[in-house]
Amino acid sequence: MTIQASSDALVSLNGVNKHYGQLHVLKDINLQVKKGEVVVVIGPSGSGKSTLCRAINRLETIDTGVISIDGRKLPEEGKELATLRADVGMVFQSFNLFAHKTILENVTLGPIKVKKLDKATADKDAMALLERVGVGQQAPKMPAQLSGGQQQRVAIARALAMKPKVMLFDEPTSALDPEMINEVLDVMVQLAREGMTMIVVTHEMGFARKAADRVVFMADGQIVEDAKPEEFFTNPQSNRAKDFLSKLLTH
Ligand SMILES: Nc1ncnc2c1ncn2[C@@H]1O[C@H](COP(=O)(O)OP(=O)(O)OP(=O)(O)O)[C@@H](O)[C@H]1O
Repeated sequence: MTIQASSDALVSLNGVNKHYGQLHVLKDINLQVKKGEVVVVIGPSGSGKSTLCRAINRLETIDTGVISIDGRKLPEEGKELATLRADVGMVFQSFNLFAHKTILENVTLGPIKVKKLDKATADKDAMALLERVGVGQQAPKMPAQLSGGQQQRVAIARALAMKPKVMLFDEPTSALDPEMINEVLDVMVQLAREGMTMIVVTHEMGFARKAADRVVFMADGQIVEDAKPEEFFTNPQSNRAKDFLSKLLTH
């Protein structure tokens, strides 16, 4: 059987399976994300959400199935992984900025090395992005001088500097102090409103309600529900989703 990417999907996963040893961590995942869509992925710990993000960004190999970004299948023969990854901007839970580089250098590194931009252009673009996420004044500083919320906004600017087609967020606020969560979520809501295609793993249901076009609920390596937020939150179909939501509300 030939698996074809759905034509209007920017991100397309078809029949994706992944094992870690005996553990079947992604079970026949089918997920299509259109250009400009914001998909929030939620689910219990260990359900495979991070693995899904890492597979889309080729940080993990898959056993079977096809993942394509804008019609380019992963893995793609003869293409450098770095240029493939440039299509997918990723923001992780931990800030993982380069500790010994300035904020500006953190953002310009990828465009200079991978996109071969000259330094003056890369600096100008990076400054515009840092301003956009509200940390322009921090450009000459080192990462350790910034708060967690500021560092995470730099991580978003760094990902955007590669002009990705889709942004993946893997629990971008879960390592932040509570008062810093909104400053990062606000940047993400803004990005969503500007039409960025986004896949966001998060426990922040306020963000899902505000910005998501779809909520994908994963449990035990499977996509159990895929619905509009208003439908999912008011009328979850499965007992697993009902349990998950009631636990979230009691925490
Ligand atoms: N590198 C690895 N080697 C072996 N098992 C792994 C590896 N990475 C993840 N796992 C296991 O795969 C399963 C899915 O993990 P994953 O991190 O994708 O889940 P998750 O839904 O993102 O969880 P969380 O919400 O806790 O981050 C878990 O049982 C985890 O222990």
